[in-house]
Amino acid sequence: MESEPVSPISEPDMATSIAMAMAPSSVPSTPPPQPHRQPPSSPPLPTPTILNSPPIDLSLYLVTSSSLLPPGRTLEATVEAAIKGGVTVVQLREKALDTRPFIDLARRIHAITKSYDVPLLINDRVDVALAVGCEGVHIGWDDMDYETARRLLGPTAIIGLSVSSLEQASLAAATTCDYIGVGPVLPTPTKPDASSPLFPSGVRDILASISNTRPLPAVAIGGISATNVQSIVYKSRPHAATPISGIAVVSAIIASDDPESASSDLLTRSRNPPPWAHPPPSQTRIFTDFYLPLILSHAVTTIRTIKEHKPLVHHITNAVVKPISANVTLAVGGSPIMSDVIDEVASLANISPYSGCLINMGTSTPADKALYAAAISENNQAGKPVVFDPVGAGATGMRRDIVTWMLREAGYVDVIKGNEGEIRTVAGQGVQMKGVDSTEAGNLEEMVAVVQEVANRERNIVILTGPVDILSDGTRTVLVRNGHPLQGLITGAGCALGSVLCAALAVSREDKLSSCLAGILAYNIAAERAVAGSRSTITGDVKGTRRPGSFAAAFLDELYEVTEMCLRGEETWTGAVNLEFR
Ligand SMILES: Cc1ncc(COP(=O)(O)OP(=O)(O)O)c(N)n1
Ligand SMILES: Cc1nc(C(=O)O)sc1CCOP(=O)(O)O
Repeated sequence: MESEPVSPISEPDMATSIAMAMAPSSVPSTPPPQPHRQPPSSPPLPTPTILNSPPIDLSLYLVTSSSLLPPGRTLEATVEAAIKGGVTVVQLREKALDTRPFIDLARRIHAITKSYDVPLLINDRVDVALAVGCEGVHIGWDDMDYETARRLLGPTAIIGLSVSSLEQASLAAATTCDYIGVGPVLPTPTKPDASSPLFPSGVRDILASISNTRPLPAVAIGGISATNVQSIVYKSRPHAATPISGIAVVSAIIASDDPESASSDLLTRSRNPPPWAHPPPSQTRIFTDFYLPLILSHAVTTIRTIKEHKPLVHHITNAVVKPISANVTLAVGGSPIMSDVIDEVASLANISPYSGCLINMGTSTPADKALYAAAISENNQAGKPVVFDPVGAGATGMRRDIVTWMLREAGYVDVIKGNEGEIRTVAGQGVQMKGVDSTEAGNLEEMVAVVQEVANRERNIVILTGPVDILSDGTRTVLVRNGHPLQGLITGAGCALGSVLCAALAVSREDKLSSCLAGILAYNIAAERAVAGSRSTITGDVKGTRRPGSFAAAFLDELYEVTEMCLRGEETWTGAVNLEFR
C-alpha cells in the first residue's frame, strides 16, 4: 500500500490561537525506540501559517475503544504497545466518556503518541481536539460539518471523513479533507449502528468513483482482522485507481492480549501481497491464437507436473460424488483425501508443498460454514489453492446465503467453478435453479460478460461449465469447445473437474488461468476420446462408446491415458483442442 501525500489545503488563515493549538506536535529531542516505524516522511511544520499538511502515513490506523480492553490492561499501555508494533495513526474514540474525563484521557494519550511522532485524532469531538492540541479529528456525517470543523481547527489540522456510500464519497471528495475512512467493509459488532457492509468490492467501487475527481487517501475499516486483512486489501484494490492507503482497526488490536504483536502482524500482512495473489498481467501468458502452441505445450507440462508431484487434494465434498472425485484425482496423478473434520484442515493444508483444497457445496448445511472458513483460512495462510464449487447455488435461500458468506467473509477462493445457474447466482442475479442442474440457456456473449464480471469482482478465476466452457481471470478469457454431452449423464462428472483443477493449481500457480485451462483440456479431450474410441497405448484396443455406463469407465481410462501421455511429453492429444480467445 502506498501512502498518498495529502492535497494542499487552501483555507484562509484561521484565528492564530486555534491554528497554533492544532499545529503538528514537535518531535522530542530523543524519541524512544521505534522498532517498526519509519522516520517521519517530512519534518514537523514550524508555524501554523504553512498551508500544506505533512503526508499522513495511514498504513495501520488504530481506533480506540476502552470497553474492549482485556481485563487489567490500560488504554495508555495498549496504545504505546500498538505504536511499538507499527501503528501509524491513533484515533481516540471513547463514546462513553463525558467531556472532562475525555479531555484528561486525550491528554495522557497525546503525551504518548507525540513522543513517537504519531498523529492523534479525536473521534467526533472538535472541542476535545482543540482543548488537547492534538493533530486533528475524524468526523462522520452526523457530527459537526466539515467546513465548520476546518474553520475551527485551522488549515494544518488533519481531518478525516467517514464514507459508507458512493454519495458520501463524492461529497467527501468535494471537501479539502485529508483522508476518508471507508466502511464498514465487513459486519462488525464494534459499531452496531454502522451502515450495511460494503465488502471489498464496495470499497473498490468507492475508490474508483473518486479516482478522476480527487483520489483521496483512504483507510478501510470494519471487521478487519489478521485472518482477513490480506484478502480485504487484495480484493479492494481497484484497477487503474489508487488503492487504499491503509487499514483501520479497533478490536483486532484493542482486544488483544499482545497489542504490539497484533499490530506488527497486521502491518506485515497488509503490506505484503498474499501468497495466493495473481501475478501482474505482464507476468502471465498471452492468450491469443498466435501463442496457442505455447499455451498447449504449457498445458502438457502442467499435467506432467501433477503426475510427478502427486499433489494432495483435500476434498470437502458431497457423498454422492466422492468415489468419482477420488478416481478422477488418482487418474490424473493426484492423491485424494476426503475429510470434513475441522481439526484436520490445518495439517492437511501444510502436509506437503503440493496440496490444495476443493470445497463443494453439494450437500452443505449452515453448520458447514465453520469447516469451510477454517479450510479457506488455513489454505490461504499456507499459500495453497482453494477451488470452490457452489453446487446448486441458486436452488434455495440457504445455499445463496452460504455462497454470499463464502465469497464476502470466509477468505479468498482461487477458483469458482459452476454451471450457468450457479455462476449467475454468484454474480448476484436472482436465478431460481430447480436443483443442482442448470436450467438456464443464456446467450453466450452475456455469459462471457458474467464470468468476466465475477472474476473481476473476486479477483480470481471463474469457470462456467456447459456446452462451451468459459474461463476468465477478468483480463484474459478463453472459451473451450471440447467435451461431450455424455459428461452430463454421469453423476459427479462436473464436480470431479474441481479435483483436477485443484491438482493443477497445487503444482502450478504462477499463472492460474493457464493451470485451470490445462486441467479442463485434459478432462474434456478425455471425454471426447472415450466416445470416439482411441487406441490404448497399454492394450492396443480401440473401443468407443455412446452409453453413459460404459462412458464412465472409458472416460476414466482416457483421462489416465491422456495424462500418461503428458508424463511422457507427448502433445498429440492437444491436436483436438478447440479454443477461442476473447
Ligand atoms: C477511520 C475511521 N473511519 C470511519 C469511522 C466512523 O466514524 P463515524 O461515522 O463518525 O462513526 P463513529 O465512529 O462516530 O461511530 C471512524 N471512527 N474512523
Ligand atoms: C469505528 C468504526 N467505524 C466504522 C465504519 O464503518 O465507519 S466500522 C467501525 C468499527 C470497527 O471496529 P472493528 O475493527 O473492531 O471491526
